Amino acid sequence: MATIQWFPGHMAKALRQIREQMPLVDIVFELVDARVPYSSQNPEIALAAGEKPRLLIMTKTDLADPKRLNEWLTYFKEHHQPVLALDSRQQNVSKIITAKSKEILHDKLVREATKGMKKRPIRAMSVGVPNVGKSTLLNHLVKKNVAVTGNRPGVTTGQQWLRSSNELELLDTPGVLWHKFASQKQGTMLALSGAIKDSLYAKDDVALFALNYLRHQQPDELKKRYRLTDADLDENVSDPDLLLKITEKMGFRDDYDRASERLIFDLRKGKLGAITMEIPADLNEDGVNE
Ligand SMILES: Nc1nc2c(ncn2[C@@H]2O[C@H](COP(=O)(O)OP(=O)(O)OP(=O)(O)O)[C@@H](O)[C@H]2O)c(=O)[nH]1
Repeated sequence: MATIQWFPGHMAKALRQIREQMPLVDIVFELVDARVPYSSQNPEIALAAGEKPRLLIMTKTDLADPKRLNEWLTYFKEHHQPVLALDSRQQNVSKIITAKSKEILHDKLVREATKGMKKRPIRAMSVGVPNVGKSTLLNHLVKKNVAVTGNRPGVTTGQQWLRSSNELELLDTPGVLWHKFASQKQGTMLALSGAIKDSLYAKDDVALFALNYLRHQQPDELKKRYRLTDADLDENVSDPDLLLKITEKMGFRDDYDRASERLIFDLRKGKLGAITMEIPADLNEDGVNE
């Protein structure tokens, strides 16, 4: 499988800015894709956050498998990782996220009040891999796109502080990936989720990975979408032969690449059913999905 080149210079710069701005915030909102909850967590963010609280926000939950989503919620809770599961497009995100942030920062806020400090909005930085739903969530959090102005660090760094409410201010950051994925599988999962530019990976490799997953985990959805028979999914049929069959069914003759692209987009848009491609049980002792 060809190695994916995913780390352009602008991401290195964005990561540097995230590190620089970390001291300015109370909490980090780390958005992860509920369909690939492990693979879409950027390890650089946890490193950059250090002791700062991180709230994981699982997005695209409407496209995820509900049972597996619950398994992940339980897993994160067991690991004392604050977490929320949302559809970024839902209207009440601001209330939910503000309430959770207040709960996480409760002790700090009480300490400040006890010292007689003036009540102030919580300052959060929102981070995540490309395409995870940051802009969508931000648009719901910041309804009138009100930029915060003022004489304090961060306001002049080029990135804008935005006011969500009197209780919450946000620093938006561009989607970032990292240098070295834990495995080729992780790169493939990210490509499937839409986090890696489509021109940067071999579509047939990624489609074959998806197909192998689907024929074992969601055969009925696969059959329905591409009008396949049980015989087409027989275990003696190889993944490449199955992809050729699907190519034919799509009416693309032998244009394997075009069919691969269609399959990837269908999966991303939820046309192959609600899907969560990773489960907590996949993780090894070190919490890595190899
Ligand atoms: N179904 C569904 N689609 C979502 C959700 N959140 C975002 N999307 C869609 O996912 C795509 C990417 O969303 P964006 O908000 O642009 O993602 P982003 O993280 O800002 O992307 P970058 O700018 O590349 O970093 C868009 O087509 C959104 O409509 C969600 O919770 N559910």
